[in-house]
Amino acid sequence: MGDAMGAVKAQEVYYGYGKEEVLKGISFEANKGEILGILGDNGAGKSTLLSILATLQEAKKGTLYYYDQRKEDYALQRLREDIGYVPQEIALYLEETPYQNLKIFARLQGLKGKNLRDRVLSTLQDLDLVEEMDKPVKTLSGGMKRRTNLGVALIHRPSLLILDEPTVGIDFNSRKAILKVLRGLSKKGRTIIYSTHALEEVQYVCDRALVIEQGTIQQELSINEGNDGIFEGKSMEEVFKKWFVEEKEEE
Ligand SMILES: Nc1ncnc2c1ncn2[C@@H]1O[C@H](COP(=O)(O)OP(=O)(O)OP(=O)(O)O)[C@@H](O)[C@H]1O
Repeated sequence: MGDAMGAVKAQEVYYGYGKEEVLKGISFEANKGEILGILGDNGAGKSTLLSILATLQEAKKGTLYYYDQRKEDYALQRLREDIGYVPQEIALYLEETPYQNLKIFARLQGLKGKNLRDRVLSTLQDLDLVEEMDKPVKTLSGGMKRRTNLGVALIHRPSLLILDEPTVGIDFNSRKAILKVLRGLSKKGRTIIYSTHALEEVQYVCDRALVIEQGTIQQELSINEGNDGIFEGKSMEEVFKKWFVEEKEEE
């Protein structure tokens, strides 16, 4: 893929399950090297949007661009080779170890021999999983499973990462390891789109965030660089106050 600034662009994307409309005309752009957070309540449409961006579901209406080219102009397989997707659920071989899991997925991506072993080991190192790499996944903590899940999505070094709540319900160390990896990847020019409920995480990790409500983008938050995580000049407390306290007072 090219080096154009726009890594992903969605234009008026609609999606529905049966008669229920879940995405109602979503438009946004994620720039190359950016970490874009997707915030929203349960059922807002985050997972649906992410799986459409990862090409696993097809939008009912609307246009998607990847590096300024329409999705339809790519061979789907070629496009998927450059996308890493982490679903909300753990999608691993539970009887196998992190090392074996990563090896299986690396093989599927065509890696062999020393290249394969080096790639698997460096990915395990990045995710701080070396000590656990030979234990069956089913015996690992939730956070270690999530780190392994992320490793699977990173093994082919995709330039676009789409992560569905990668840090939900995990311990501090796992969260730190995952967020450190995401920051490192973005510095290397990889684009990351990830959903979360953790507002404080968005403040410190993301460059921008979209707030999705009932299938539409309700707000876009830019997080100013060098401002130690301030939303558009507002402090976290002010954002919370605006969202939760003032709304409640209006009721
Ligand atoms: N396979 C499906 N069939 C029917 N309805 C679905 C399906 N998947 C999701 N939905 C519905 O679509 C809406 C949006 O769901 P989605 O999973 O995209 O939301 P979400 O923002 O990711 O929520 P969460 O934070 O709970 O993961 C919900 O009302 C959900 O019930």
